[in-house]
Amino acid sequence: MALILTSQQVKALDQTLSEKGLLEVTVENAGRSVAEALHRHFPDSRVLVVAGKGFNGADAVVAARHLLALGHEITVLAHQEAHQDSLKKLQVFTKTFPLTVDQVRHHMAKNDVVLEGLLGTGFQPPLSAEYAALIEALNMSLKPVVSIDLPSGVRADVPERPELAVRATRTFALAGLKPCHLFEPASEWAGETELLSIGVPGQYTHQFTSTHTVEPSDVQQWLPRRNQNAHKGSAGEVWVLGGRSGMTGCVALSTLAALRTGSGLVRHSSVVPVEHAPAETISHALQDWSEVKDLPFKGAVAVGMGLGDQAEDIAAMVLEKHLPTVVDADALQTSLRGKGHERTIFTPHPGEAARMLETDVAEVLSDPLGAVRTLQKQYGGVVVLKGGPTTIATKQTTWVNTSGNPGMASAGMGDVLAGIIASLLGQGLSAKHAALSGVYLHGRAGDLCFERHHYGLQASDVAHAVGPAWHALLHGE
Ligand SMILES: NC(=O)C1=CN([C@@H]2O[C@H](COP(=O)(O)OP(=O)(O)OC[C@H]3O[C@@H](n4cnc5c(N)ncnc54)[C@H](OP(=O)(O)O)[C@@H]3O)[C@@H](O)[C@H]2O)[C@H](O)CC1
Ligand SMILES: [K+]
Repeated sequence: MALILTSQQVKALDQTLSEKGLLEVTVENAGRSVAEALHRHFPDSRVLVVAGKGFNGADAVVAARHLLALGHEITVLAHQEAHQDSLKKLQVFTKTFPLTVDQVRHHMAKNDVVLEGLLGTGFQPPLSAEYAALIEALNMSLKPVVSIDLPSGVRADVPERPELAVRATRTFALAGLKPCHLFEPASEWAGETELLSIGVPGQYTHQFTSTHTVEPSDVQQWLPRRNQNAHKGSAGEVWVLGGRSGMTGCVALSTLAALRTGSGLVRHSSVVPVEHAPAETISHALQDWSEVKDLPFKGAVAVGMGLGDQAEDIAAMVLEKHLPTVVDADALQTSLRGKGHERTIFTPHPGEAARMLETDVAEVLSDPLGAVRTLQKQYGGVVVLKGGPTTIATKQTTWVNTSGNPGMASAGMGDVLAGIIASLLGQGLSAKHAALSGVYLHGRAGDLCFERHHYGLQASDVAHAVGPAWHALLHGE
């Protein structure tokens, strides 16, 4: 499981490691892990190592010593205030040069790859003129640039576009991923990100963060399993409430997705005829939305998709019944604050999240992890904040999902997700497991479709690909 750490949490972790006498060995581990990873990607390369004055620079200096041991030719440019103990250990084996723009330019041409440890989680903007000039020089490199922990100039916790930062080919994140590795646009500066273990004992890291990635191996454990004698009555039910004139496709997509995720029975209700709903679904037509309160619900409910103005009232009515419920789209309104219970899942996209938080979309996107946590606190239940990537919050924990792709930015994709999650709820999963497994499967199905349809993939393609994605997950494909 990949942990996600903020710069404050790294600072607190460093403090603990220092108190336990483990900081020095952790920096040694970090440097060795970086050297071994670089060696894997660029065997036999000549490496220019650039070391700043903080611990990010210390990692670079330690990495240089291990690169030497692995047989690499190296050139080290170290800041005059670089970590002295590490530097002394290195200077036993090789000469180092002062860190200046001229030296960077001169040595860059003679090496095959640049390893930069100028700034990591300790960076506080604005950049000094000295570091800005060094970063500009590094960005002129025609050779691959590898960043230690994060590209220098990027703020670890802030997904926003950095003013000036190293454009890395590859980034070795240390101990945990940082928000800047996961969220655009900052993540674009990191190139390919790889998380390296630096041997920090789990009890210390877990003490500081309860945010991590959704792991396929966990999803595999959570997904429902069937006996040989399963029948439609034992495979879970879903009831979709949504649609209005001209907006019935949402219901068709949600019901399709629920069927494709394995629900034994899928029903839908609306005040208008739902065209194109799969033949396998059952329609309970309504004269008026107030009839919802008398519907004989079984299994899980998904409410809100294409429903229009009355969605929040209908959702409130359903929430009072304490059924496993997905609240989506038009139902995601401020009147539902505090109404989520342990079997509720709210599924806003950033626009809906902004409405629920009474803020703007830019604010949500500037801190998706903070936004999903605040939504959970205000609304209760489980919150799925859709995006690239989607974040999920329960009362205790926050997750980031890494399956999925930009081809999924198209109409109806949210309706499909709501149908998948509702189906898993109806098959007996808890809200937490249904939300996490549903989000993961949706993304994984999208990834299968992307191979075939690229940006032309449609929401219904994703619904049809849930089975193959599930199968691939179980069979390690
Ligand atoms: N627990 C872990 O995950 C470990 C991570 N490690 C590595 O340590 C860095 C964080 O190290 P830290 O020393 O806290 O910070 P940095 O190296 O990122 O940067 C601090 C130095 O940079 C200078 N600085 C800060 N902002 C600016 C700026 N705007 N312009 C110029 N210089 C700046 C700052 O100088 P000051 O003069 O401001 O003090 C610092 O000298 C983490 O990213 C990992 O790489 C460890 O290996 C151990 C465990
Ligand atoms: K760096």
